[in-house]
Amino acid sequence: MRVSVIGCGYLGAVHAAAMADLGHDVIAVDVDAEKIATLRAGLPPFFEPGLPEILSTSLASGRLNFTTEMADVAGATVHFIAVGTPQSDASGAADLRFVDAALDALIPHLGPQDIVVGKSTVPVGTAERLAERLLTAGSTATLVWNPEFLREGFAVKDTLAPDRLVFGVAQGTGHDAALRALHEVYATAIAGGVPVVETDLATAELVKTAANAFLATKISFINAMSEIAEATGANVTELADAIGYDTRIGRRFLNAGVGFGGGCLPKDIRAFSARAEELGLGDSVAFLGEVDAINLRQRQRVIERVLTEGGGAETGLTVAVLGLAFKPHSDDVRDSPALDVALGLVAAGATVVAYDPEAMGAAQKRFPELVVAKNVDQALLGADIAVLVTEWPEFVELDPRRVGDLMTHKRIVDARNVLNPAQWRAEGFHYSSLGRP
Ligand SMILES: NC(=O)C1=CN([C@@H]2O[C@H](COP(=O)(O)OP(=O)(O)OC[C@H]3O[C@@H](n4cnc5c(N)ncnc54)[C@H](O)[C@@H]3O)[C@@H](O)[C@H]2O)C=CC1
Ligand SMILES: O=C(O)[C@H]1O[C@H](OP(=O)(O)OP(=O)(O)OC[C@H]2O[C@@H](n3ccc(=O)[nH]c3=O)[C@H](O)[C@@H]2O)[C@H](O)[C@@H](O)[C@@H]1O
Repeated sequence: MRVSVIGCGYLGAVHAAAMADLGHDVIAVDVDAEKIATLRAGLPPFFEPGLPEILSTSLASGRLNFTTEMADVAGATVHFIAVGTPQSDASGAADLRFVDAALDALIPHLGPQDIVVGKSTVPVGTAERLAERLLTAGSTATLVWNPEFLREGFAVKDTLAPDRLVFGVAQGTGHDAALRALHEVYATAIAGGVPVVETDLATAELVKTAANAFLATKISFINAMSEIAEATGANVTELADAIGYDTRIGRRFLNAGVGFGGGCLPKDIRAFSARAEELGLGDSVAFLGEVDAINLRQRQRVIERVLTEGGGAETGLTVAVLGLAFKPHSDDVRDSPALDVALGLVAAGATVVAYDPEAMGAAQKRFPELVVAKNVDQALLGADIAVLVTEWPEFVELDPRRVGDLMTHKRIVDARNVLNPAQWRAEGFHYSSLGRP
C-alpha cells in the first residue's frame, strides 16, 4: 500500500520506517526541514534502538521517502497523523493546534476514498471534531482513530509487534472500507496473532488516555507505598515483588523511585483531567491530580535526600548525577525526572556534574549551563555523593569498589532502587534509596 505519515518525531519517524519495513510505500512529511534532511540521510534525529537499521534498509529499498511538501502525499491512500499534542498551558489541556494544522494542510491533497488515521494522543471527542472538519472542507475521505502504544526505547519492536491494535471507526459510509484498509496496513502483525479491537472513535481515543492513566497510577501507587515503607522500615521492592506475584496486579510498572516523566505520561494525565473538567466530570478522575502530585513529590524527595545525605549544599557539596534521560534506552529529556533532579540540586547551591550515555546533547540543548562529564568516571571523580536517577545498565552494573576509589566520599542515593544495598555497604558506602532500608 502507499501510505503517508505526517509528523516525524519519536512516533512518526518510527512508524514511517516500520511501515516501509513491512513492505508499504511510505511518504513521511514534517514541517521541520532540518529533521527531514537528517532522516533523508538515514540518521534518526533521536536515539532509538533498532531505528537506524530499519531506516537505512527502508531508504535503500526506495520504499521510504521524506519530504517537507504536503503535496507529495498525493497518491497515498492511507494517511497517518502523528504530530505532537503537547501540554498547552497551566490547565494541562492538550494543545491540538498541530493536529488541526496537519489535517488542514492534508485536506487539499486527499482522494475521495482516502483514509485519514489519527495516531497522536488526543482528548476524547477530538476525532469526531476532526471528522466534521473534513466534511466541512468538502472531503469525502474517512477519518479513523488508531492510537499508538509504543514505548520509547522499544519503539521499533512495539510498532512491528504491538500488544494490541485498536481501530476506532465511526458507523456509516466508509466504515467497512476503512476497516479493510487498516487490516491491510497491519496484515503482518495481525497474521502474527496481534489482537485487534474494533470500536468507535471515542472508545479508541479513550483507550489510549486510559492506558497511560493506568500506567501512571500504578507507578504513583508504588511510590506512595515507598513513602509508607520508608517511614515504617518496610522494603518497597519486596512489597512490589510480593503483590506483583498476584497475577491480577502484576509486577510490571511497580518500580518505585524518582517517578515517571517523558513526553507522554505526565502530559497525558493532565490532558485527561482537563478534558474531564470540560465534560463536567472532573471528580471522576480527580485521583489523577494526586497521581501527578505523588509523582512530582518523588523528584523533591530525591533532591532533599541528596542534600541531607551529602551534608547540605552549604558545605560546597559536589554531586555526580547519573542519568539525564527520562528512562534508559532513550535520549528524551522531556519532563525528565533525572534532569529535574540535576537542575533542582543546582538551584539548591550544589555543584553538579551529570552524565548520561545518550541524553547529554538533548539536555545541554535545553540547559547549556548544565555541567556534564565525558563519561561516568569523570562525573564520579571527586564527588561527595552520587545519585542514580536513570537506570542505564552502565550505572546498574557499576562496581562499588571502583566508584569508591573515584569519589571523595562514599555516598550514593539510588533513586531507582536498582543497586544491591548489601554490595555497596560492604564497600563502605553510605547507601540510601527510596523505600528500601
Ligand atoms: N513519543 C512516544 O513514545 C509516543 C507518542 N505518542 C503521541 O504521538 C504524538 C507525537 O508524539 P512525538 O512523536 O513524541 O512528538 P514529537 O514532538 O517528537 O514529534 C512531532 C513532530 O510533528 C511535527 N509537526 C508538527 N506540526 C506538523 C505539521 N503541521 N505537519 C507535519 N509535521 C508537523 C513536528 O515538527 C515534530 O517533528 C503525541 O500525541 C504523543 O502523545 C503516542 C505514543 C508513543
Ligand atoms: O503514550 C506514550 O507516549 C507512551 O507512554 C509510555 O511509554 P514511555 O513514555 O516511552 O515510557 P515508559 O516505559 O512507560 O516509562 C515512562 C516513565 O515511567 C517511569 N517508570 C516506569 C515503570 C516503573 O515501574 N516505574 C517508573 O518510574 C520510567 O522511568 C519513565 O520515566 C507508555 O508505556 C506507552 O505505552 C505509551 O505509548
